[in-house]
Amino acid sequence: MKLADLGDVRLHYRIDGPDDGAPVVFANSLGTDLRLWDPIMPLLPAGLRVLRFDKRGHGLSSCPPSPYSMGSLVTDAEKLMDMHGFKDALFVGLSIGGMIAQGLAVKRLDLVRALVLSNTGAKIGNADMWGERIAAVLKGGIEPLADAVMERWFAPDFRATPELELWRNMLIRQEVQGYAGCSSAISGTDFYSTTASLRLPALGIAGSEDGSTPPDLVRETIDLIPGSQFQIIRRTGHLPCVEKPEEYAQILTRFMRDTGHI
Ligand SMILES: O=C(O)CC1=CCC(=O)O1
Repeated sequence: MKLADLGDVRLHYRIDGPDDGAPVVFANSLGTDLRLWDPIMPLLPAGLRVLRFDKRGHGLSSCPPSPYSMGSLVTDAEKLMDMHGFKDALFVGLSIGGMIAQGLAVKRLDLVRALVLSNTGAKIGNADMWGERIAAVLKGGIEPLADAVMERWFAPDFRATPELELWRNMLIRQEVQGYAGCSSAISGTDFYSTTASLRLPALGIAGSEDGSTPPDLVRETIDLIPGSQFQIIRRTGHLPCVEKPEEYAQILTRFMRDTGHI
């Protein structure tokens, strides 16, 4: 377990693979930590150098008081990559992680050679919706929201498995300030015009039953980048890397090969 001191925050992170491996960075979603990617890790090609991290206020990272800006989340990823010599990386971001990916590619194209925008959007939801969610969490904690979140995260097949409890536990054990802080960052983000300026290989991944970032939103976002690709994973919700890890890893591997990353 490693902790990076970035000044105003300390981030828990993990690097797997050889120092000279093709660099890949994963950024996870609201209410999850870096274990989000555990199901696909053994299914990825051997020899990659993989960086994963808990964004501020999540997992084992420190938790500054809410609210956070999207700029601070992008800067955290930027500092962590610089600190560990990650450049020309494939950056895979899911949900708020996909927003961080878009912001980082615009700011530091030297760090990002290709993007995977998974279950995300240039803008997610609206200020009223996020305002209500933040107020509810600050008043009553995350637990009362958990069943509704599970319905957005997972398709019915997965919700019927005992594994659901693990992911529900992950959600409700996040810090309230971290969850509210990241929600504020999402609420204040509209990347439509900046993402449309990006020119790099890009792939959008959507879950057919995603109740948070439906396939149309992911497609609209990835279509902003000329030449991008788009894939829907059937019978999955917001976290297809958990529900269908084999399919998810296959799509990533094909994209890495198509773009010459491996
Ligand atoms: O909680 C949700 O609805 C899922 C979600 C939205 C943004 C994000 O990162 O996760």
